[in-house]
Formats: sequence, C-alpha cells, structure tokens
Amino acid sequence: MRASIYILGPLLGRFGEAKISFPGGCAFGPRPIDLHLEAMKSLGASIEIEEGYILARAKKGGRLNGGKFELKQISVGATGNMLMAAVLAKGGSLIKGAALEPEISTLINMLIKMGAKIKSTRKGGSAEIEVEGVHELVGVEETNTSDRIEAATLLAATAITGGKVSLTNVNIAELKAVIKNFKQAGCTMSVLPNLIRLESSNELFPVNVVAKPYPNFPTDMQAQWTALMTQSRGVSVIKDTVYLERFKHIPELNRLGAEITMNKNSAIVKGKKKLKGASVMSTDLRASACLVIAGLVASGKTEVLRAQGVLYPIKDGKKWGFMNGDGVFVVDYIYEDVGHFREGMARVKLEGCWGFIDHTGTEVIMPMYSMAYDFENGRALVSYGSGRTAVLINKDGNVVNNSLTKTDEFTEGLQRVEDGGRWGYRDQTGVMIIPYKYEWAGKFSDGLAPVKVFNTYGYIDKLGNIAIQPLFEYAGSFRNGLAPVTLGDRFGVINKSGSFVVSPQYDAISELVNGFFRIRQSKHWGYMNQLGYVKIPPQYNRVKDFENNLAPVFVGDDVIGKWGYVNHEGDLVIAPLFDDAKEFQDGVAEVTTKGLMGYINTNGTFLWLEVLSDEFVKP
Ligand SMILES: CC(=O)N[C@H]1[C@@H](OP(=O)(O)OP(=O)(O)OC[C@H]2O[C@@H](n3ccc(=O)[nH]c3=O)[C@H](O)[C@@H]2O)O[C@H](CO)[C@@H](O)[C@@H]1O
Ligand SMILES: C=C(OP(=O)(O)O)C(=O)O
Repeated sequence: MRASIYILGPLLGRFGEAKISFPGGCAFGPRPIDLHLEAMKSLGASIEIEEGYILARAKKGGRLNGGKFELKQISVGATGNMLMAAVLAKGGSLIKGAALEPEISTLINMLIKMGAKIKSTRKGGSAEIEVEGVHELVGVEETNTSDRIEAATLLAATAITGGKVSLTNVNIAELKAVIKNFKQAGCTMSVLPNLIRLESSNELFPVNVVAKPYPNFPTDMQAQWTALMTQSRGVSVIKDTVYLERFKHIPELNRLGAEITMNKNSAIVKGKKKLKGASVMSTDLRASACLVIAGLVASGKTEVLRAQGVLYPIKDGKKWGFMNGDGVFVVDYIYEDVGHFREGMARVKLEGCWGFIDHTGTEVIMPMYSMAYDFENGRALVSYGSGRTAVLINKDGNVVNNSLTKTDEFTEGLQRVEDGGRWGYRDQTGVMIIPYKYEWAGKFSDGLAPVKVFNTYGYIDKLGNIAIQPLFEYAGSFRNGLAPVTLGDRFGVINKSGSFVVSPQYDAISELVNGFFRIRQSKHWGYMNQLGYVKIPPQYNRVKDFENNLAPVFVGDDVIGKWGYVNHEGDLVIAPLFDDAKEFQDGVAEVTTKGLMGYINTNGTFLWLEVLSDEFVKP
C-alpha cells in the first residue's frame, strides 16, 4: 500500500536507519517518491536503491540532523514523512510548501501530544512547518478524525439515486468544498456542527470541479463526482491537477453508457445518459467507488472487477507460474500445466490433479480432478478418477448439474438449443419460447438471431417471427445493427431492415468487432469500418480482429511471412517479427517466435520473454 512509505521517516528518525520496499498503492498513474527521498536527504540521510528496496541511513551517530526542505509540489505523503523524521532529529527543521490536508493537521496534533515541538503556519495555499527536534516521544491515546472522502462518497451515492441521507460524526469544515458542489448540483444540504443531511433533487445540475490540494476539492473525490455528473442535465468538466492521469475510470464509465471524453487532465462529461449494467474494471479505490455509484443507477447488473486481475501463464522450462499485466511475476513456478484465464479463473495442475486459481493466484478450487475444462458461463466441466464421471461445477467448486449437455450462453435472455437436428430457443426458466423448427439457429444479438430455413438463412426476432427473409447462403450475427451475409457467393453487409449497406462484392466479411469488419478480396485480407469505408485495403494473407486499437496481421507470404500489428490507420506499428501473434487483451498480447514465447505491451515492448526449451529470460 501507498502508506507503507510513511514508515521510512519514523524508522530513520528513531533508529537512524531503515530498509523498506517501494510502496504500492492505487495504480492510477505515476506516483513518484522523489520528494520523500529528498526530504530525508535534507535531514542528512543517505539513500541507496537496491533491488527494489530503499536503504536509508542517518550520518554517523545514528541520528538525523534538522534540515530545511521546500516541496516543489504539495505532497501529503512527503510532508507527513518528513515531519515524522524531523520530530526526533537533532536541532530545528523547516518544511516549506507543506500540505494543509486535515490528515496532516491530525498527525501534527498527535505528534504534539506525544511530546514533539511543532508549529505550523498557513502561507497561501500551503503550510510552513517548523519543528524543533526532541530526544524521545511518549505513547498517547488518540482518536482519528472521520474519513472525509468516505463521507463525500456516501453523499454522491445518495445524490445519484435521488435519496436522502444523514451522516453523523463528520467534520464539516473538512468538507466545505464538497458541500458547496453538492449544493450547486441542486441537492438540499443541511449542515450542523457534526452532521450533514443531503436530500437529492429530481434534477441534478452540471457542476465543474478542479481537484487541487486542500482546502480545494479533493482528488480522491474526483472519480465519484464524475459518476454523479453522468446523470446531470448538461455538460460538466472535471479536472485533476494533483494526479494528471487519474482517469482510469473514464473508459469504464463509458462502457456503462456514459459519454465522457478526455482533454489532457480534464474529463468532459455529457450528462443525462442512461447507464446500462456491464462488467467493468477498476484499478483503484476511488475508481471502484465511482463505478459502484454509477452501477446504482445503471439498469441491470454491474460487476466491478479488478483490472490487475488477468494473469498470464509463464514457464521456467518445466513448471508454470503466472505474471500480471505489468510483467510482474506473481504466481510461483509450481504447476505442471495451466490454462489461460477465462471468466476470472484459470486451470492449474498440481501433482497430477487439476484445480482452479482466481485473479489473486489463490487456489480457490483445490486440485483434485483428473481433468478440468475452462469456465464457460460460470460452469466448468471436470472429471474424477478415470474420467468417466464428469460433472459441472460452479466457481465455488460445488457440483451444479450432472447433465453434461453442452449448452450455449444466454444472450439477450434466450439460449439456443437443439433436439433431433432441429433448433429452437428457451428462456432462463427452461421454457421453450421459440419451438424446435429451424435447421440451424444462431445466438441473439441486437434483438435478432440468424436461422436456417429450407437451406437458406434469414433472421428472426425474439417472438420467433421472421424479421429478415431467408434469402442468404450465410448470415452472420448483428453487431451495432450490422451483419455480414452472403448472396450469390459474395459477402456484403445488411442493416436491421435487411437492406444492403455494403453490396455483396467481397470473398469474405467477418462480424463487426470493435468497429471493424475483416474483409477478403482476391485472396487478401484488409479492414472495413462500420460506415463501409475500406480503411486498410486487402493486402495480407491473414489477419485477426482489432483489440486495444491494434490488430495482428501476417506480413509477407506463407514461407517467409511474420505477424506484426497494425493500428486503425493501417500503419504497421509493431514490426512483423512473430511466428504467431494473438489479439491484445487488457493491453497485453501473447507472441511466439522461433523457440521463444512472450508477452508484449501495446508499444511492442516485451513484458516477458522465455525460451521454450529449458530456461527463461526476463528482459
Ligand atoms: C495513503 C495516502 O495518504 N494517500 C493519499 C495521499 O497520497 P500521496 O501522499 O501519495 O499523494 P501526494 O500528496 O504525495 O501527491 C501529490 C502530487 O505530488 C506528486 N509527488 C508526490 C510525492 C513525490 O515524492 N513526488 C511527487 O512528484 C504526486 O505524483 C502527485 O502529483 O494524498 C493524495 C492527494 O491528496 C491522495 O490522493 C491519496 O489518497
Ligand atoms: C489513492 C489512495 O490511496 P493510496 O494513496 O494508498 O493509493 C486513495 O485513498 O484514494
């Protein structure tokens, strides 16, 4: 956690030396610790970095000296850290440009109670803190102030749901900037010394905020405010000047249906968007809170998952382990075999038996099966012993169904099923909604499903009525109102009224993925966007879909060709060096090339590289 860096100052002040690891904390962008280290140096400490650890030592005598330090940027952490070191240093210290955050005032009050000599004066937007070092501190009992960010988060959750709330034991003074904004947004606020009442109005107004150091609007409330503004009746701008990249929640809010664009460190939110539940990823505490708040008003189910969640299999020659999306080794090389992550779980084999691990690398289903398949729609097929007894289990490892019929997922509430060569659809309660009458049936998407009747393909709606006449030799699924179909041996694209928007002229067209169709003409593949414009003319022997704005393409002929990656403009941004290249997933793609396999990021940099034979190399 981030706060782990706070033990540097106290240890150094008390023992004259400290060895601590680099801090973790919420991953929303760069979070340097240079100010912490410079502050320690100003007190006479030497700092060395060794293998991910910070080794800090006071000069001879084992005691820090008083020193002067001016923070070039207001830092809560560096202020607190220097304070805790300086209280036991020899002589006086001065911290200029120090943070005014209430957490710092609380710390000062407690240190004073413990016997420290501290004087803090406000100078403009920051504090100047004078410390006179003492020999020792004494133990005290102290109560922390209430959490102002938690309080504000609860207010945002109430405001978005149109509710009423009373929060007691809150320090009103610390929430001034936040309260002002809720008022401007149209909420009725009554404020007593220790209590806040918020009553939401039917109509929320857009309110711009700029996150700045205290007493301004806190950066830790920026994400939650953004969620609230998705429901306001207009456009609002949310700017963060403390953490310029703290916007990892924006693409996720957009995934729920919000309309937010970024301009440098400002999010521009178009309000009054109907949100729809989805699976979203979160990298940090406040982003999670923001997505939960949005989920409260989204229709259907919203699932907030951890972005760090997906792990990738790596091998040290014989045994398998896992790395995370940053190329950091997280699960030891202990498994004889593993699968890729599917629905948050991966198969692992230990001492001949299969089980499952979750995103954290924990064996949530003990290895005890002779065989196991990946999770699909929350169920995995596993077998015991000789393999004759196979059962379906859920993610808790409980047997849920002994029937082994492989079923499709439900899409738009319906599931296609087959009986004696005829296909139909049933609902979640098992009731047949559309009888077994088609020669083949596809999954529902955009309210329509492709079906085969008298050897030709058309589309039905959810009542089982023909929506687009069966005229085609092939019919693909609708995505964003567009589907590929074949007529007279040629592929084109139709809209939901069945009219051609791209006339049948191609050898092949894939379904739409992330705004692009793969198209084939004269044995070569390229890409067409959803407006029907050929964005990348057919020129490759093989191509895969765009993910994370990059698509794998096979450059050259089958004998000497290699896989590389193109962007939406068709620029070959990752050079063709690979014998195989998978589509990106969460910014990471698996690639292989003669005897080597590894993972690259979207810059084409290897996060992990290993020799497929005996050893592995971490670049
Ligand atoms: C555990 C904890 O208390 N976390 C809070 C603390 O984080 P933390 O103390 O880590 O945040 P800081 O106040 O130090 O950071 C403020 C700005 O200073 C920069 N900076 C900071 C240190 C440094 O050595 N060099 C440097 O450049 C940071 O990148 C950032 O742009 O204050 C933040 C700002 O209110 C809050 O969002 C965090 O919730
Ligand atoms: C960023 C936060 O915490 P940390 O500094 O511990 O990552 C936070 O509290 O919002």
